Amino acid sequence: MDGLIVTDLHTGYRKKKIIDGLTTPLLPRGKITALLGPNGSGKSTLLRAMADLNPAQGKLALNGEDLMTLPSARRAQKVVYLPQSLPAGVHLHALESVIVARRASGSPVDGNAGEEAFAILEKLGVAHLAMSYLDQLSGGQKQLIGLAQSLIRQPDLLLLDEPLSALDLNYQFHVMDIVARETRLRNIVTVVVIHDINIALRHAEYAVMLKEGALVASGVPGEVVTPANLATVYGVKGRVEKCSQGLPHVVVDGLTT
Ligand SMILES: Nc1ncnc2c1ncn2[C@@H]1O[C@H](COP(=O)(O)OP(=O)(O)OP(=O)(O)O)[C@@H](O)[C@H]1O
Repeated sequence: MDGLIVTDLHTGYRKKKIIDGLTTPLLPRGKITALLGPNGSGKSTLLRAMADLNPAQGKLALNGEDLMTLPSARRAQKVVYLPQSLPAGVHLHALESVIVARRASGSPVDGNAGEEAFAILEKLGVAHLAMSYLDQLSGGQKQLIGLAQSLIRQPDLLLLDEPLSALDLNYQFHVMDIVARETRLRNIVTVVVIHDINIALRHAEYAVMLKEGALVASGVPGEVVTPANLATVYGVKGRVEKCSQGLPHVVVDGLTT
């Protein structure tokens, strides 16, 4: 099957089970899946489990192959997880950090690694930051370099944890466009944690909504983001309207209680 299917996944922390038997339908290849849910609902925990960063049991079938049975090094070549923020204290230029990420991916570099890394920075509109040190960049700039590091590793499963949280309106749009295009061109599975429901409605082609570690809804975003689910999962009264371009758009009128 082309895509990712999660079956009976259990994960959490030492004394706390966060996800207890999660099963999803097929998360399609070539499309962005938005992972939605309120604070603390287990989105990062789920992505970290998929990336082998949290202990987990269950099955993660990526294009028919169970990631859970792969040796860690092989799994790390296939799955890339971009956390909410890059680790602090890394004293590298942005360009060097992308070259290092490319080498770490294990796949052979065609031609010049530096040129390839620079091309990704150009694509993301941050080539001017190539010689800047990571620890001297703004939050949003770091997020963009993190995205460049993730894309250059050429994963089969790309997991992005709130990649837009520090970006301005223009970059949010730009980044989602690039991620959608790369996902389509590379025919990979991309799961993106997005808090802004309207960005999910606009840019994602599939959505999964969690509440307290359990699946509430999955499908095309327009069918997942409904007034009923907004009330049950987020506790808000929301209307789904059409914007000037005919795309669905949520307007929140208040809280349910
Ligand atoms: N390292 C940890 N140790 C113990 N519990 C943790 C740890 N990290 C997260 N948790 C708990 O796991 C639950 C799910 O957290 P998680 O970060 O996965 O949620 P989330 O949906 O990504 O939230 P947010 O939208 O706020 O980022 C929360 O109750 C949180 O307190």
